[in-house]
Amino acid sequence: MSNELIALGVEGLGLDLTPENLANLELFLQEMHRWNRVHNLTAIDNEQDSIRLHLIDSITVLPIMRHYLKIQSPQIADLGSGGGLPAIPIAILQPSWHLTLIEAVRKKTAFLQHIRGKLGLKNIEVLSERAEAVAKARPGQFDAVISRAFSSLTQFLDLSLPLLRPGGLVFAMKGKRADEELKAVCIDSWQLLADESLHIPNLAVERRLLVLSPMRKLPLSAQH
Ligand SMILES: C[S@@+](CC[C@H](N)C(=O)[O-])C[C@H]1O[C@@H](n2cnc3c(N)ncnc32)[C@H](O)[C@@H]1O
Repeated sequence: MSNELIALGVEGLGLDLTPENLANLELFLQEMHRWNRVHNLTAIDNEQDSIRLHLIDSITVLPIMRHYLKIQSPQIADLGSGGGLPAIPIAILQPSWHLTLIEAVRKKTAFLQHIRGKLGLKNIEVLSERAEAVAKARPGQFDAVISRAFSSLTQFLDLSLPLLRPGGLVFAMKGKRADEELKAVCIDSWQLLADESLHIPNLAVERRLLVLSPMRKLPLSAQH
C-alpha cells in the first residue's frame, strides 16, 4: 500500500489533502489490516476493496458535512463506529471537529483507542458503550450524529434525536435501499434537508448521504 495508491482514489474527490493527511490515512489502514488479521474487525479483507469501500466511502461525505456544519468546532457522534468509520478519516481531515466514537464491542474500542494514541488524534473520544446508554447519559450534547452501516434509518433517527442539540443534524450514510428506508420515516418528525449521491472513484456502487433535521414540536401554549 502506498501514498500514491490512496491518492489515486482521493484525487477525484477534490479534497486538498496534505502529505500528513495521506500519511495518517495510510497508517490508519495499515493498522486496520494488522488488527483485522488478529481480531476480524471488518468483513472485507482485500486491500484494494478496503481502500475504496471503507476509506474513500468515509471521506466522500466530507464536502457535504462541511457545507452543513457551519460552526468552527462541531461535536459529532458516530454511532456503531466499528473499526472507526467514518469517524477516524473525518477526524484526521478535520482536526477542529470533535468526534465521539460510540461502539458496543470492546475489542473494537480497544482498536479505536490504539489508533487514537498511534495517530495522536486529540479530537476523538472513544466510548465503549451502547448508543442507547449514551443517548440517556449525554442528552442534547451533539451538533451532529453520523453513522455508516449501523442500523435501519428509523432506528438511527430514534437514537440520534436525544443526542442532538436544537438545530442539530443527522447524517445517514446509505446504499441503494435509501428510498425504501426513507418511506418508513415519519415526515411529521423529520425534515430531509439533502439526499446527496456520493461518487466513489473507480467504483460503481450506489452510495448516498441523507441529511435530516428533527422537527421540534412547539409546546402546546405556543400553538394556535
Ligand atoms: C456493520 S458494523 C459498521 C461499523 C462501521 N460504522 C463501518 O462502517 O465499518 C456496525 C457496528 O455497530 C455496532 N453496534 C451495533 N449496535 C450498536 C449499539 N446499539 N450501540 C453501539 N454500537 C452498536 C456493532 O458492534 C458494529 O461494530
